Amino acid sequence: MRPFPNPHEPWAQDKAELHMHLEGCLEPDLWNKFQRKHSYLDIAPVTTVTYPFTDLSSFLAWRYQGDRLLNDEEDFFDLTWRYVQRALDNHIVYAELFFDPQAHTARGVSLDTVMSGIIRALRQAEQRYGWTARLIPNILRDHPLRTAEDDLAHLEAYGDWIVGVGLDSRELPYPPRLFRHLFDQVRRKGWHVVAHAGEEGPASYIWQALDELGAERIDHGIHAMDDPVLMGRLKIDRIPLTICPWSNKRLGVTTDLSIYYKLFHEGLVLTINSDDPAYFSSYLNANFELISPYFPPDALQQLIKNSFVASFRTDF
Ligand code: HPA
Ligand SMILES: [Zn+2]
Repeated sequence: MRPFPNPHEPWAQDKAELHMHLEGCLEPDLWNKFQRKHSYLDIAPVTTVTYPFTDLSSFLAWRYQGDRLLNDEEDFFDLTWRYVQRALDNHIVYAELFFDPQAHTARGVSLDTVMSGIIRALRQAEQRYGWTARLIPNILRDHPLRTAEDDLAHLEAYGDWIVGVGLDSRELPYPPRLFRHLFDQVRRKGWHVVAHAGEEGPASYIWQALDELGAERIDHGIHAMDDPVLMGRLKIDRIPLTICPWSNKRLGVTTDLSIYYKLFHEGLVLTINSDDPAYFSSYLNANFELISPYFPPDALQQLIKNSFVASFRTDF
């Protein structure tokens, strides 16, 4: 972070964040704390330099190992509270936060444990700082569909906290079309729909997320560049892409950091986000810093405005 932020620079301005996985906030000290607390013998302590991933699959294998360290209500509170602190540091005033219910229920951790820890932290943030967030549970593509249905049924009890449902985990070989029936139910429940697509999967996965799931935002969506007709669709329908520059760099999704400005310049609605910030050692402002050499100042301002416009809050 720059030592004397100019209030007109993005890192010192109020922003919303729309693509951030709560499990991705497991910073090394929390990892080690939970590893000791729950006496895991098969998971080693970490330092930031021990993260060996190079692509989405190797990253997810590592992150799902970290997810196993989260077991009781307090763990989920600590994790969420860590994000609240980082959000305040990064001038994030509102967030729509992802979490992966099946990553926990599949291990026998109840959804009520997960939700009560997360919600206790969000309530405390609201009371102490007036800081607000809402939740977007993500369906894991590589878990059984039946478990997704069970978890979504259970989540109806937490309706006020939940603004939408998303789709994440390894894209290949799980095209969005496989989840069509599930997302029909999601829309019937009145929840918004988002989906990770076009990060490692092809442009056709973005088409399917839009046309078969009814996705209102696309998470990542980088491979839209490969399909000019899709670019036109995203532009005309003003479908936001939630872009995560540090994640893309660390996972080898792109080595060319100028692509974001090209997408922006084509007229797409882009937002900047941190994805799994503890694993990429980069919260939101670091992502703005990474791309800022490629964007003129007025375009950076537009990215900040987009973060609010693309959110599911109706009062921005
Ligand atoms: O970037 C991602 N893509 C897919 N699944 C994920 N789960 C956490 N981060 C990601
Ligand atoms: Zn993500």
